Amino acid sequence: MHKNAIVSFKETQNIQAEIQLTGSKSECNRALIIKSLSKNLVKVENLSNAADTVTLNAILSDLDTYESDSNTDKTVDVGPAGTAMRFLSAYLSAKNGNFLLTGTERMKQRPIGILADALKRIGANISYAEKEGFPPLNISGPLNQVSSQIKIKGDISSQYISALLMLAPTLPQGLTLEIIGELTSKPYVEMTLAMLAECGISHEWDGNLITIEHQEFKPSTLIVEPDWSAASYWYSIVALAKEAQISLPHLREKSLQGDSQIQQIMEIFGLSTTKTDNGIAFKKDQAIKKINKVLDLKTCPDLAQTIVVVSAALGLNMAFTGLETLKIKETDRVAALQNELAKIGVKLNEDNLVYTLDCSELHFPKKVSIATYEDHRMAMAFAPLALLIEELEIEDYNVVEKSYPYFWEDLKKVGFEISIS
Ligand SMILES: O=C(O)C1=C[C@@H](OP(=O)(O)O)[C@@H](O)[C@H](O)C1
Ligand SMILES: C=C(OP(=O)(O)O)C(=O)O
Repeated sequence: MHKNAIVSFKETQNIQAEIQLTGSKSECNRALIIKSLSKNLVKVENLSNAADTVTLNAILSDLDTYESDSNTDKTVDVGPAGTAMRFLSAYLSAKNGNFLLTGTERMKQRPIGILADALKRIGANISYAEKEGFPPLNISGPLNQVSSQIKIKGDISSQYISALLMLAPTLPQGLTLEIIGELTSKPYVEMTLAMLAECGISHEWDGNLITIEHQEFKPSTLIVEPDWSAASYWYSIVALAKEAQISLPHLREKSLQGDSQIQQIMEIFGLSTTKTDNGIAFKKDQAIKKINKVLDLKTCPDLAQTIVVVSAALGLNMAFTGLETLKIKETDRVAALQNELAKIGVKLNEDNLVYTLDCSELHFPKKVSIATYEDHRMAMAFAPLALLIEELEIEDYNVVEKSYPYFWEDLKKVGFEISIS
């Protein structure tokens, strides 16, 4: 049975705190794969306690011991971790052994055909254990490279491209990817290339062609920055609170994480971010800026729920694009947002891929229960509504562990009361 959290906040309190966020799971999961591919020449510092990172770390350590006994089939279960599923599909293709790569029931509905096909064209031996185009995958490695130039669709998930790019320098012929269609979540591909560069791996990116030659990793240390996606929930608290100032140590204004653009996006809601001695701080010190333009979230899909919920709670009828990929994440996030926003009278309407909020019937009932659909970001995006709703219930509160296990503990630090039922 899942447990729920009842979240409340005493209006009289001001919010002022320094919160130490855990490391970015995106950076960590790349760092772990790169470390392993480099045969431990690359070290990692500030590893995240996100469940997706803990899982990948455990899998990679376990695979180290498997190497000596490669005659047995090995089941590798990533649970709900999308990056682990996609990165390991490429990683295991090059590894000696027979693997069954699987995950949660939801993972089995998240497409992987584009990546599996690309890997097969490079020379990997992959088949679908259940449904064509979806996990689980049977992978028999190591691959024998037959091609170094492949086309790959860019508009479904950037994780397929990152997975291939990390493997590329280890392939005898290197790899050139020709990206077909618009590249979604582009900052995540840039993060992959930047982290590879820190480890001595060069690339060329010319138009829609990315090339990485066969190269050796150099001894280096990847220092993981705290998670900007997690920071977004603190921005949302400041946006909805009467008075609040939050500082987040070790976050960098210029980050490898595309979600650092929450700094600029939150200016719409009157927040300003400043650099501090050891990180950043933000507060609400300006009026809300009425913007008439549509906000495109294609480069920061993980911020979508945060921004949509804050806009709704402030009664701003904003319009958004770039939400297409939300349907294949931990849940169909568009449907989940529509269901849960309805509980405060807000509609999220779609017309030709433009999503518009209709807040004309916005109201805050005394008690609201939010379903989370096995999606950490549903829980964390809606939790700040406790500033406006007397008794806010967040169902299956533990779901936050995927990326931010101490979320509830951190909320308590600034005066939220959390009781578990
Ligand atoms: O590469 C990554 O670390 C990620 C890329 C994004 O996925 P898509 O590329 O599928 O949009 C993002 O939503 C996910 O949380 C993490
Ligand atoms: C989409 C996400 O993760 P993943 O795709 O790695 O499961 C996320 O953390 O919001």
